[in-house]
Amino acid sequence: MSQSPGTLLAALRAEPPLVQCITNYVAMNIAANVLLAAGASPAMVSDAEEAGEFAQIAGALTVNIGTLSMPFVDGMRAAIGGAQQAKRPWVLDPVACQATALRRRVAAELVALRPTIIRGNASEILSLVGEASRGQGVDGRDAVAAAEDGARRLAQQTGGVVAVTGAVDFVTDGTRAVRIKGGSLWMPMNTALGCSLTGLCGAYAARAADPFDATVAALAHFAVAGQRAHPGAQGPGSFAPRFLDALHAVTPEALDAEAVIHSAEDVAA
Ligand SMILES: Nc1ncnc2c1ncn2[C@@H]1O[C@H](COP(=O)(O)OP(=O)(O)O)[C@@H](O)[C@H]1O
Ligand SMILES: Cc1ncsc1CCOP(=O)(O)O
Ligand SMILES: [Mg+2]
Repeated sequence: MSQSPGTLLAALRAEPPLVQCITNYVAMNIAANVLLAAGASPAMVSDAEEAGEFAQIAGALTVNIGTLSMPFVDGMRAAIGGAQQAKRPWVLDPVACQATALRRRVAAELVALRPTIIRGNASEILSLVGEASRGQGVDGRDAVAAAEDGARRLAQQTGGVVAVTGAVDFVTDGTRAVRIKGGSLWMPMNTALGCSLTGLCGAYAARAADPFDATVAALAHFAVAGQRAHPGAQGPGSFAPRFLDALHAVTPEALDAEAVIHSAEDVAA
């Protein structure tokens, strides 16, 4: 039986999960604040000497290639090994994986390690499945709908969950699929919100029986908080603090009441 976003938010807040985030320099502070506001306990731990050990005490691991360098890659390999040994969920954010040979190579290596969840924008997901991507650096330039079939194939290939985010988000495990509406136009103009959402997927995965439910809950939490923060904001700057406050203020009951989640099993967008 599936667990609703509100049920999972209540579980997360009752026992804040420790989430190990190997993320980029841009996202470190923003993602940590997002996780704290939502109700989780982030730790940015990436050095290869300790990352594997830390992954065994964390509830979940998230791996993000945003500011890629070889020391980061060594830390990712160690951490993923630790998470797999401890049977912890881990989440991949393939930031700008279409952009360079190094990113394509590292992203392919990480996908082959079968992440529990992959979360990216449409341009990144298209690149992961070998399709033409119009991504410009870290910014997605493709419609979510264009990446839905690829996301289904990718989920079947990894045995995990794939989330494609954008104006309307899409989540699939290769069999089930949903679309999630909400958010705000100011969200893509706030750097590292996608990276922060990847961290939140990890937080929910640490508390959920099913990574599909965890991913839907994390994306719904963002969608509801973004929608609530939008009306009082004049632009991306004033949106940011309102969004953090909204992540914190949303209750489990409100999350279930306000989340707009539709089945996408065989209906076009
Ligand atoms: N046009 C939009 N309208 C509403 N929400 C959006 C829009 N674009 C992105 N979002 C939201 O912003 C968050 C980050 O997604 P996205 O911008 O796709 O990630 P990334 O920053 O990795 O490219 C998600 O919660 C997504 O739903
Ligand atoms: C701007 C930038 N450059 C390298 S990583 C990064 C942050 C990307 O964050 P997001 O993918 O969440 O927009
Ligand atoms: Mg991103």
